[in-house]
Amino acid sequence: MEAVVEATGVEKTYGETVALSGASLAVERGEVFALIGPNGAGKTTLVRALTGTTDLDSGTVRILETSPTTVDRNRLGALPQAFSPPDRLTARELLSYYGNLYATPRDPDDVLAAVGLSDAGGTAYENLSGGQQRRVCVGSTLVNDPDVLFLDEPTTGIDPAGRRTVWRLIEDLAATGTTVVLTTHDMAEAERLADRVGLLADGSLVARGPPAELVREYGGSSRVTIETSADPAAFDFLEYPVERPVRHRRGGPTSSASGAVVVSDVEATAVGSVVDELESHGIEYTGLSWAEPDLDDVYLELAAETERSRTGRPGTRSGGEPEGTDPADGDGGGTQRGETA
Ligand SMILES: Nc1ncnc2c1ncn2[C@@H]1O[C@H](COP(=O)(O)OP(=O)(O)OP(=O)(O)O)[C@@H](O)[C@H]1O
Repeated sequence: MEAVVEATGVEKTYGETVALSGASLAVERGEVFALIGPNGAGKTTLVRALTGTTDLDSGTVRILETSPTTVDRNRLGALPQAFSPPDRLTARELLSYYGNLYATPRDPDDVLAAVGLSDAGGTAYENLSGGQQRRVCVGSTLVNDPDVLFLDEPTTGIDPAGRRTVWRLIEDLAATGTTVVLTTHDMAEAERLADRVGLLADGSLVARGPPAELVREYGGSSRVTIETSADPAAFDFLEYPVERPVRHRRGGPTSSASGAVVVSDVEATAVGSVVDELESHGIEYTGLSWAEPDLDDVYLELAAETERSRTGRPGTRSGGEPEGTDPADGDGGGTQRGETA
């Protein structure tokens, strides 16, 4: 397959801050590649490096087999994380305005329909809701029918229905050969859209691969979460590992008074017998749910792993939340590490 977006060993510092420390990736034509990672990991800086809107300290970037500064801008679309168009213009006028910057613009009404805003074309941008505004911004990247699209947190602030509209749009674009690089904090979004996910930490990609492979490698087992005030020791009769979730905070995991315990390694077919055993041992609980591992678990596992490598203390992934957590604040593992994807 042909790589249409490539970064090799990209380094970028802002004063004392190392934003990118040797980031490398390669994205193939028609692929959707999602960059995930904690706040400050370098996602936006990498997107800016890829789109030629920031200078590199070292490393190389190529788009459509040329430099981002010489690439035909008619073939690129880019949605920055922060984008403030002239807000007195209507949604339709904005799309027309941005379209007219290109040689062969799309019909603004087609773009409005694509982002689910056909009814809001005549509304001034300043009078749209935050989510509608973000959809207009997404639309503004489509006016030139780009071959390569960079979307920095495209669905932040968009309601669930609007988010699905944008997801379907991205899926349709990818199906017709558009290459998409997006950043997101929404693991469901990454899992649904991305052919491959890259986890950025401390300025480099420390793990990457198809979501299902990452989940297989790092996601752990399926598990039952039991809402209960009972102590994990009270579950000794179960043949499965039982833990109370630990919340992760910068500086290390902290014990939690959370009223839940997690029973690991429970297949769906075994949930009934776990419930029976709880009943027979008189364990009281207010809720019980079973879940397969997902990309959230990958994020948390890498958080725990990097916590361990950063602090030397044992981290735990079991159901903790990434509050201010860097899932790969240090040297994370990866199905592929440190090499061009
Ligand atoms: N223009 C800038 N000037 C100074 N420091 C910057 C600048 N842009 C980014 N940084 C720093 O570089 C690091 C990476 O920032 P970046 O915005 O790329 O992270 P991010 O992964 O996109 O974060 P978030 O998820 O919060 O959007 C951070 O420490 C940030 O403070």
